[in-house]
Amino acid sequence: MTTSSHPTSPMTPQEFEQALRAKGAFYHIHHPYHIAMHNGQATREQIQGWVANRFYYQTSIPLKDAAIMANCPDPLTRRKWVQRILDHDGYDGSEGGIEAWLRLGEAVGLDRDVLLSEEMVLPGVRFAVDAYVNFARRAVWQEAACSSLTELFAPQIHQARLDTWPQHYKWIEEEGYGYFRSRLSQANRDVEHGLQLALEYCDTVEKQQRMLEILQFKLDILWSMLDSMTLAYELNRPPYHSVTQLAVWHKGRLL
Ligand SMILES: O=C(O)c1cc(C(=O)O)c2c(n1)C(=O)C(=O)c1cc(C(=O)O)[nH]c1-2
Repeated sequence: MTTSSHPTSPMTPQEFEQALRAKGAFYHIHHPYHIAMHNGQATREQIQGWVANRFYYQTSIPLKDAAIMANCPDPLTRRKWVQRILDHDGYDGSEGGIEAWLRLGEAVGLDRDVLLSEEMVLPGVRFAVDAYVNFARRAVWQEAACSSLTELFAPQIHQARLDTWPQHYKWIEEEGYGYFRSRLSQANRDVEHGLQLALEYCDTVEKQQRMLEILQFKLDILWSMLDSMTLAYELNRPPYHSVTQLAVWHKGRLL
């Protein structure tokens, strides 16, 4: 196995790419919450909870990408990377992913103000997403850039939603699916750039092992978000459930 505990020489780029791709075994597509959504077993409340909580990830992605750019001295990389921010924030002639996600919210019956207020964002989701943004602020820019490589596995997950949700959830309005559709090509383009950076940068055993750890950290973030949603919307154990029915947790971005 190429990722054995103490390798003495670096993997070839092909082997390293394979090791990165093998991490797909831990993608959140395999999380029970996600499997339930895929199989048509999620309730309206569980879908709404997922959409409202994932909105925090969506709005944090441009902050994360801006942090990477802020640490990157290479103009050519920044020129490419800035497209990720535009993908989400939009530009003249393109509404952007955040707006598309707000439409998804409306399509599942959530007013856009509910998403924008972040009132449904669970603390565990917030902490997980914030960990991603903070990592991007602190890390060497190549490491932060390559932490986006969970996107290797994202086109499959978006396609699976497009293939199955309309059949399972007839109550979701069709306009809601625009986000998933637009990410199919955007994620592939991101991955091409991210992978190229990873294969060039990780030219030692240490860097390769560290990058695999970083990818695992990112997988942990996505998985932990769904763990929080499982507690709140499946097991009916939102934070402070033993004390109050009220959502008393803090809602600010400032901590
Ligand atoms: O719906 C998903 O399961 C999913 C996962 C991920 C991911 O793997 O991080 C991203 C997205 N979607 C996505 O839409 C997106 O724009 C995105 C950007 C990034 C990133 O790390 O920069 N990940 C993801």
